Amino acid sequence: MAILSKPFRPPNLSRQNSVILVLATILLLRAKLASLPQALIRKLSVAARWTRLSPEEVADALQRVYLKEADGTKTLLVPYQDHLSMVNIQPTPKAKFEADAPHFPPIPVASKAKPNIDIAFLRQLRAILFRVAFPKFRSKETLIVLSHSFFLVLRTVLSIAVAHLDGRIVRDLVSADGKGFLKGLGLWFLLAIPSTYTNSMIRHLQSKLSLRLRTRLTRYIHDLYLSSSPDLRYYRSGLEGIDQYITADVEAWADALSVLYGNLLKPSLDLLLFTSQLSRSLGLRGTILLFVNYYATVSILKAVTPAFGRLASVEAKLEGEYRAGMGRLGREAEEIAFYDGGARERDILTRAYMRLIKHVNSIYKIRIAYEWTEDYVIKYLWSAAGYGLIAVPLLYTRTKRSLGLPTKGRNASDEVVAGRTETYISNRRLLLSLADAGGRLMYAYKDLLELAGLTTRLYTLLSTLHNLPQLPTGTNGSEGTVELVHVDVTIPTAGVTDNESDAASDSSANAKTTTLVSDLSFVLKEGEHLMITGSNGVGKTSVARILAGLWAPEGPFAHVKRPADGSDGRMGLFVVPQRSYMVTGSLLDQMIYPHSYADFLESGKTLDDMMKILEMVFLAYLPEREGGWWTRKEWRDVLSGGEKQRMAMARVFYHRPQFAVLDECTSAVSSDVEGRMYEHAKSLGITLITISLRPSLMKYHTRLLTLVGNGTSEWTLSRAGTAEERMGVDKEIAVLEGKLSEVKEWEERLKVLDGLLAVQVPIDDV
Ligand SMILES: Nc1ncnc2c1ncn2[C@@H]1O[C@H](COP(=O)(O)OP(=O)(O)OP(=O)(O)O)[C@@H](O)[C@H]1O
Repeated sequence: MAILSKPFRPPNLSRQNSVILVLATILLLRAKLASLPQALIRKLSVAARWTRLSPEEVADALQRVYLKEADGTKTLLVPYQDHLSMVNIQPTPKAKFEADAPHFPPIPVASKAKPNIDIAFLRQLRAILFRVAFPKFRSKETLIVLSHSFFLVLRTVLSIAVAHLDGRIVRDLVSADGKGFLKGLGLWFLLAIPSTYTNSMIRHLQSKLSLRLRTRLTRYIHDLYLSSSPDLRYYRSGLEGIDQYITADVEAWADALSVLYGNLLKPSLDLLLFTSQLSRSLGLRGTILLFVNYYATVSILKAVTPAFGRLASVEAKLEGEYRAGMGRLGREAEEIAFYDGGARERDILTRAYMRLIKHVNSIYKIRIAYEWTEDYVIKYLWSAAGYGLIAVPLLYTRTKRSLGLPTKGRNASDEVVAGRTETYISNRRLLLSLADAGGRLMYAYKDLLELAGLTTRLYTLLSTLHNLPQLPTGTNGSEGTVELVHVDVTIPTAGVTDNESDAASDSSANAKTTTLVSDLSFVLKEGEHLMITGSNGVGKTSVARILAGLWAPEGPFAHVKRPADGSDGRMGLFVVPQRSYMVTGSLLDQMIYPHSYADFLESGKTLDDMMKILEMVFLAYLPEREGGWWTRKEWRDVLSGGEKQRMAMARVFYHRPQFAVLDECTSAVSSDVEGRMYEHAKSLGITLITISLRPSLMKYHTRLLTLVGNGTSEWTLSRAGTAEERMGVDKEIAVLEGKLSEVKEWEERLKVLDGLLAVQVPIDDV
């Protein structure tokens, strides 16, 4: 064996020295850069769109949120300490989503529950990777992967150098070569510098890659999910626990993928390079043994590996259910407190938590058997194989020697022993690294299964969002007209549900559709105020859903025309829903929703105008009470029910749309204030479509749509009377109200009379 017959020289150590030299130079340069004068760094920072700001400017940026750029994109202003980071946001174009949709076909129901490493998984991974995570080859992500790969390769090269150096140091020690020993030790310390630096760079780049992947996915999903009308995917997706998919699952997927890349690439490289290094000293027999060892390990572990993919996917789902329960509790805390429902909620949450914990526990139990086998195979089987393999060259040489190889006395024998020790130490270290690489590859297999589970979840999210049936856009009518012709108002069947509810979704697909109102037709021109009435649950809000484009109009000849936005920028249709919604932000943000501060500035309105609007809804006291326009609070809790409804009317006055659908949005407002708000809306030229059960609101409308209900889907449309007729009714109501107000006086008088009659007159007086 050549390696034993001549003393070992670490191969290419001079080349390694130059690598070390280059790395040391980079490190020194890095340190030098860090000590550059502050002024220069600041200049560089400014060039990188970072600006140092005063606290007032930071507060202003917080309010402003983003700047509109000339090319139509937005630059988000992200205050960070006393700086402002400006992030240019390029929204994903609609065409990109259209091009991506065919790459995300729905998952066949049968394969949903069993994520595995198979063709389906590879297809899903390919779609996510190359359509979303790495859409272009020339991207920052690619650069990170390349640098990551460079450091991974470097780490393996350095490991081999360390193994050889280890052998050389021990050889010099055994052969009492003090000079060689010290030189080896010096090299050892030098080699430690790039080795440790490489390790931290691998970790750093791995985290960076994970973060970049997460950001890419998150931004793509945000653009897809929060799509404007007519897509409204956030409203229509029907995916249970979608917050878990978008937050925790995306993060877990990005982490799993970046870790896996390192865990697959490095050990694979290690296996390749270490095996090639070892085979040089092990010969053909040893190399064959090495491969037999690999094969045995893979076969044993494959046989005992549980379905980690499915387990990870179910765990994410249960985690999502528990989180969603906690979120609901936080949102509805006051209602629950009024009912004193803490104990009931605790039971519900504990149940969700116990389901999660039971599942996680079962995973731990399943893991015991797997990890036991894994440890046994990797630590003990590999070590035993290692000893066997190391023995090959040693025993082979001894045989050679006994066959009459030349020996040159004591010195030659020492040299042979030193050389053998060196081989032993180098090979042992390489074998240990090999065992470690093998172990990590096996772990990577487990990680790969878990990645398969997360990939299925992520793919489910993306394919659900991409495959939502298109809603008919509802052609834009001319300005100032709402048209609804031959429309059946039907409750849409359930959207896509997750794995466990497949059966439910299947049955719901076959379920009979419920028609709330059939063949509804009306045309409204500007100034024709419509009131929609009918008993609870009859479908009043559903008509508004169709008008706003949330539900599809059904029926063979159905068509809907919504008013186009005015040439003066006036919105066509604005809906105020039954439940008040308060956005996160300042008091001003509540009034201008869904406008942003930038839109407000663009609208040319001033805070004085806003104050006048607040006066119209009788909330003029709010800015002072709450500490100004810029106060940021949890407005959902701060404002009373009636105040929230008045705020919603303030939004109507701010936007001044052509048509406003008011869905019982003044039910908690006193009648006199409600009346004045209605009058004001009409004076602003807003045509009202009111959904209400209050007959007192009739007088503000000219047409009345009554949904009959009672199991029928009938409706009637009538005129709400002429102005004179309404005036007559109003007069009659006023007379009756006047008479009713006298009832109390009459009752008092009656009591007095009763008292007089009850007085006993003495007989003597008669
Ligand atoms: N997303 C939905 N899924 C299933 N059923 C729904 C959905 N939305 C509404 N419905 C059902 O449709 C029916 C009509 O609902 P809608 O909200 O239009 O009633 P409404 O007439 O406005 O009632 P109310 O006066 O109580 O507000 C109700 O029975 C309701 O349960």
